[in-house]
Amino acid sequence: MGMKRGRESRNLAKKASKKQRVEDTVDNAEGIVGIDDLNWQTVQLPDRLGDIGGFFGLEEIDGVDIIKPESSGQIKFKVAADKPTKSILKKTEHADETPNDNIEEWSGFSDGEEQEVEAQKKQKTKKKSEYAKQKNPADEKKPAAKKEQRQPNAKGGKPDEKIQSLPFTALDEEVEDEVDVSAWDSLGLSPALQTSLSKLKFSTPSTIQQAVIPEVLAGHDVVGKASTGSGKTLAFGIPILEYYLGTRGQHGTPKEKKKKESQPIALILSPTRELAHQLAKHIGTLNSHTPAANARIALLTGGLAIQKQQRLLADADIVIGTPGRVWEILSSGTGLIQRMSRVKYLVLDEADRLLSDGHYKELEEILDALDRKEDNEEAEDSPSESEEDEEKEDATVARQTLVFSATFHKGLQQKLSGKGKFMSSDLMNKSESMEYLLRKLKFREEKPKFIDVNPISQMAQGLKEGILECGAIQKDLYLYTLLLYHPNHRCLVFANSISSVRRLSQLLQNLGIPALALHSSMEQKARLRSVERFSSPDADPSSVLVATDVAARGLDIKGIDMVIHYHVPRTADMYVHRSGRTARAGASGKSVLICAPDEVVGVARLVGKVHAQAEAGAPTKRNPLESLELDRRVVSRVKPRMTLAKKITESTLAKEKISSEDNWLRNAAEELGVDYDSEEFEKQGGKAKGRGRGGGRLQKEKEAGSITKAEMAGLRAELKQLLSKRINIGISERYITAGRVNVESLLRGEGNNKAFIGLVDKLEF
Ligand SMILES: Nc1ncnc2c1ncn2[C@@H]1O[C@H](COP(=O)(O)OP(=O)(O)OP(=O)(O)O)[C@@H](O)[C@H]1O
Repeated sequence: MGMKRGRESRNLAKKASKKQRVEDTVDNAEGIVGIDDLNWQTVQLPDRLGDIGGFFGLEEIDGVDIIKPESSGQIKFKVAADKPTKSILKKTEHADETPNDNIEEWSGFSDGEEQEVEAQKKQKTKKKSEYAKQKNPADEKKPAAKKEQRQPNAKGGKPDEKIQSLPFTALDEEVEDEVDVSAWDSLGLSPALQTSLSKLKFSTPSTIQQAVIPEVLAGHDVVGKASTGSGKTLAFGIPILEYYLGTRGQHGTPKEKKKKESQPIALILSPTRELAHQLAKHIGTLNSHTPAANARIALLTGGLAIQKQQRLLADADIVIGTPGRVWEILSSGTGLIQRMSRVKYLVLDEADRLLSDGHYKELEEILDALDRKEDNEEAEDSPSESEEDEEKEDATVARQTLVFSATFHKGLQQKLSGKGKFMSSDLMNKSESMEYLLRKLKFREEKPKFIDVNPISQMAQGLKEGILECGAIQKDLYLYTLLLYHPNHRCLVFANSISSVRRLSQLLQNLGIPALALHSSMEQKARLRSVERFSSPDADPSSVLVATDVAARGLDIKGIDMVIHYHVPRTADMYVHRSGRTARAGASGKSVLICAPDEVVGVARLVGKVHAQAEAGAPTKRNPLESLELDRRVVSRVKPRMTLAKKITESTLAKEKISSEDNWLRNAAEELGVDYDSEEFEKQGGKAKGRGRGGGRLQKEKEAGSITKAEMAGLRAELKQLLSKRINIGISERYITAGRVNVESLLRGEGNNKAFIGLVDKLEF
């Protein structure tokens, strides 16, 4: 039998006299015990119940029978016959001596088991890192082996021109060599972190890192704005690890370590799951290359098991997550909000996205909860001496808020001022964005440092921008042709809807292009798999990822050569972020907008805004887009493949849709206990039959879905044949010397692309 009691009763019971205890012990000999001898377990209550007045909490005990002896009138308990007494009774000398208690039998709470395994693992890792340190004590003192290994371009120029593209994916390989990191000297980093940077071959800080790191280390709140791919992650990641080393690494005093180990030092919020995963990977890599650092990172994102994340959070040093899941875990946990409110760093990555639609509500809940706890703590009664000491220590832990993005757009301003309807894609200037961020975020300082390292343009320096005009219904054809013009280019294609992503990825696959899809209604594991496969060093060099804007922000994938906007982005900032997936960390890259005639004016305006030189007084609008021309003959020769591939794709998608609708109706009918016959249902008008709104589309879908298996096989065979032939350009079927054919190169079997025979005018872009 089990029982629950209010926590207050235990406190009263604690005041019971010694005499009473003796009585209990006497009764105990007969197996009967008092309330205080039981090993009550605290019932964990969610934080949201914390505010209920006068309620101290609940405790429970399992495996006892309740007895009410007549003499004393007090409730007594008897351990149930089949239960081990050791875990039910409080630990006393007597109990410890009981030979028959089977501890193992009762200690089997699965969570406890896992925690223990975790603890053992940690112990092992700790030993390992201590061992590593013993083996190489020089690591501690020397910043890094200063080998003469300066990278090319490492001299002169602005810092960003010096940084080489070293995406973290490269770091999966074991790093042997170290590089000269003296360029970091002025930032005042610890030798351990310098060693890590050296191992990672980050010889020079980027502009944003150079500007932000000293300010954060000096204890300031920072709003950092820098172009995409400029290294913002480490601009906050390095100071966080530096703080970790100073307080919890081997440099922290034992008192500091003990006190602080129970609470995380940083909460980093990101708008998308993929970005959160990437942040954890990047900071984790820096951590694992830093001698004496063993920071525990908890990743809290939707789509993955919540229980595991809750457990990780219990002893995390750095918490990284999306606002929805972070709030879900914090609000349903016990004491988590209070622990989290003591974080040293609150980081908002891609802050303008976090502060706008979709995430805003949960972010606000998190910010309010963290601040509410702080307020409560401030309002507590006058502190005792030791509390005063602790407060002094806590003052040094006062939270720093760090806010980063490549853009701050005016839609955010409208949103925060409560006029959310007006959708502006203008980008905010420095004073506007500061004003609104200041209003919303509870910065510690009256004026956080606003560091804008790219006041003129948010676009990366190595980025080329182009526009490809075509009819609205020709976009598929132009997309495919553009890809054919760029063999061995890793491309990221953006579309504005999930259905377009599904359709385009299948269409390209049918055309023999290794295309993957990424959108928010995919299962989380499939999402991660797509990113992983696309970014793998072993991936086909012509891989294409077709994605919604879920991939627009922050994703750092090595070697994306070209970003294609199949649909025009909805806002100027989205154009910046999408395009920023290429030309990262000093590399070069291309961004191409595929544009229908009626979109051109809007696009010119959008791009003009992005390039407006806001700092130079009156914005000077220029159109930096290069107009691209594809050889029309190539386009027309590609057309038959496209027509076939479209037919196959539409038919496959229609079949999928019909079968899932049918399944749905069948299940619904089964639940209602009625028979379902799809033909009968249609006859009775259950589905639109080609008249009225959407009827035409449905009719088309129905036709597409009605292609038989044999017809489909025929279409596929025909397409396969077309794909196996090269596209014949500039060569008259009869006169091989016609057109712009370089006969010599033809004889050598060369075209400028394995898809074409003959020379296609190169896109000088
Ligand atoms: N100091 C450095 N030297 C060389 N490479 C660096 C340095 N710092 C960061 N990088 C590389 O730059 C790439 C981009 O960094 P990061 O993802 O932090 O950019 P970001 O500014 O956050 O971009 P976005 O705005 O798109 O999120 C990373 O792959 C990283 O390897």
